Amino acid sequence: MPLESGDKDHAYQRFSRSEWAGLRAAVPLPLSEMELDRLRGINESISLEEVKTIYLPLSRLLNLYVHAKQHRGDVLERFLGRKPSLGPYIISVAGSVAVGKSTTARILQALLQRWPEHPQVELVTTDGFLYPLKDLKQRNLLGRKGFPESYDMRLLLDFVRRVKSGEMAEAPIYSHLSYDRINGATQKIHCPDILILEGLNVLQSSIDYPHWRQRPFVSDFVDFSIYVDADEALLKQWYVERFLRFRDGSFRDPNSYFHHYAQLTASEAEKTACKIWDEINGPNLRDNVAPTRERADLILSKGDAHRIEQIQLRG
Ligand SMILES: Nc1ncnc2c1ncn2[C@@H]1O[C@H](COP(=O)(O)OP(=O)(O)O)[C@@H](O)[C@H]1O
Ligand SMILES: CC(C)(COP(=O)(O)O)[C@@H](O)C(=O)NCCC(=O)O
Repeated sequence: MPLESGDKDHAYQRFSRSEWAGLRAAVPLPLSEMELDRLRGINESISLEEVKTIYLPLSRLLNLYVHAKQHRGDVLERFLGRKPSLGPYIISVAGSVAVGKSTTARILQALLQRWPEHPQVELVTTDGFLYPLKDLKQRNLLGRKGFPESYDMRLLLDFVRRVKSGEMAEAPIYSHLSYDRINGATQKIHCPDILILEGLNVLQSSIDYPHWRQRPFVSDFVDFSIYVDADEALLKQWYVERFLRFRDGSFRDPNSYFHHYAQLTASEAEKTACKIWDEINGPNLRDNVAPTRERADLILSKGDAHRIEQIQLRG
């Protein structure tokens, strides 16, 4: 039997990796070769064993939640004599920089769109809602990138509100190459079945802003929230490793904002990455991101090599 943890308000059922893997038998759809190829394309270091053991049962759980929500919505609308709402089921994926939010979100997108009840699954990352680079510079926020104040929260909230009410909505697109929002480029979202919203601060709520008690937050529009967790030592290691890979890859592009880092030796690059972690991403994790963890409906805790060791499910 899974263990229970937390107080009454935060009660989670805790599953070890092997207990969770035992739920795999309940997943009726095996992965086809084409789907396996697509998953390999997301990230070549993802282990397919991890996909089958952890993410397939998770997609089954989410499928059941979406189904229940759609059905409950239908009942209520029928009872009230209204047309069923057009808005999608919204899943948020939160966690530190480099924990693997975007990889997790992309795996879930690929797995969830296999279900006939919700074939259209869109994925939006909140980095597009960071203020443009020139505004961040003007507001002296360059060293606070990823902190709540570096996002245009009003724009993000308006986006989520429109999506939830079934309207067409546009998300700005961020480029890690130029380290900036791409001028004029947007991702158009029109009534998907599911929207996955991935970002550092998607679990922030009015608790964090007592003076804004009356204002809605992105988290108010989310149906199911996931927090991807790992010890900070691992997070820093994954951040540094990714930075070193970028030094050998995208930083070499003359258009890269970090092109000057391509000239660094490996040990200089490692020092630079550690400094960015220690000055920006580490403090943001401790001050703003980690404190939101226990608000999530599901916490995925990773160990070495991104292996999920424990799953905590609310309820
Ligand atoms: N499940 C996984 N298996 C192996 N490597 C992973 C996995 N998830 C993420 N990574 C690696 O960890 C780093 C951070 O992942 P990413 O998804 O970019 O994180 P985030 O979006 O949280 O910043 C990347 O180098 C990525 O390749
Ligand atoms: C773009 C990010 C703020 C993440 O944004 P998110 O998609 O979580 O909204 C982050 O990856 C980032 O660039 N942080 C700034 C410090 C750094 O260069 O790592």
